Amino acid sequence: MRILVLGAGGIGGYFGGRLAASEVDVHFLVRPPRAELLDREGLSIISPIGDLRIPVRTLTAATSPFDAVLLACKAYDLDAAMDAIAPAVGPSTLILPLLNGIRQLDLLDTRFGREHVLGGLCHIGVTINEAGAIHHLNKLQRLTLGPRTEGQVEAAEGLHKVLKRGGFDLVLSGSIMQELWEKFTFLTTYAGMTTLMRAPIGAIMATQEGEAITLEMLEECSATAAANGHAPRSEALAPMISSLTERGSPGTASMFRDMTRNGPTEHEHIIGDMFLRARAANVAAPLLRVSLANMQSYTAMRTGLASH
Ligand SMILES: NC(=O)C1=CN([C@@H]2O[C@H](COP(=O)(O)OP(=O)(O)OC[C@H]3O[C@@H](n4cnc5c(N)ncnc54)[C@H](OP(=O)(O)O)[C@@H]3O)[C@@H](O)[C@H]2O)C=CC1
Ligand SMILES: CC(C)(CO)C(=O)C(=O)O
Repeated sequence: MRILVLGAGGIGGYFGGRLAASEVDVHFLVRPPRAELLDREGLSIISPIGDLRIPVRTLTAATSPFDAVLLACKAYDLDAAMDAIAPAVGPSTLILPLLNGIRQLDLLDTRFGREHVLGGLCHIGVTINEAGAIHHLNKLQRLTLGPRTEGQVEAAEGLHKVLKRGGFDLVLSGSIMQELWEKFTFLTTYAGMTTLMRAPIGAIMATQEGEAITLEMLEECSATAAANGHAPRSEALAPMISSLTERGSPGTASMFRDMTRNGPTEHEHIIGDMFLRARAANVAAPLLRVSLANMQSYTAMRTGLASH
């Protein structure tokens, strides 16, 4: 099976690198500066599970279909990424998006057809360092994939079999939409609160109303998920609550870290999309509304749209 990985950043670099090291037939579709670095120095992963430095095959343009495409860009790059993978998507190509959120599925379905698009998500902490190496921050390395239609079941099993060779924790889920909604619910609250308060969870919990506000935002997201047929299961909700209200926790969402670097953020794809879905379902979402305005004003300042 020939696999194309779009993006060799945190997610694409980590999972693609583990696959390449296991001799799965992987090519990385990357932009020219990243291609030059990878071609010159190989792909490096620094991980508590084991470091890796291997030569990898890169492409700066796809010219023919692959059996599967792992999509690992940030949401704000999704349009350009869809253009880039288009030549790699043939009649039987599977696309496995690994982005956070939900909206990527609608956009990919519209562009390529629902039959091509599996559901996928990752539980991992990875970042790319100054030197271009993938830094794996803890031992978690779970990738979950699953079919979204009956017709995809067999193909998803086939892809699962090949990805298994990568050696990371791989889950083939029979309820991928539920899993995606649960992560979306958690992440929206996590990102929404840490960006709004400009603080990690522990500092938010040290305030008078921090816990109550966090739980109210989680409730807005959970109610939106429920209105979309995916209320978080109790076994998923309990760990969300403990992590979002943990005393002394230094935890922040990657959106907060992107913001502190004055970088672009995925807020429209996460907070904005949750807010739109809340509105569409008539779910009251005053905290999501404020949180979205917070991120939009940050963006206006950073891109020079705000008048000073
Ligand atoms: N990092 C993490 O721990 C986790 C991330 N996620 C989610 O996974 C997704 C990816 O995040 P992450 O890997 O951290 O992001 P990164 O920014 O580390 O990597 C994204 C990569 O995509 C590349 N890219 C973007 N557009 C294109 C294009 N048109 N052609 C080729 N390459 C392209 C970028 O390349 P270039 O270098 O050229 O800019 C970049 O290296 C996000 O939705 C994120 O929320 C989910 C769970 C955990
Ligand atoms: C939920 C979490 C922390 C998992 O890595 C994440 O995806 C993010 O912060 O963007």
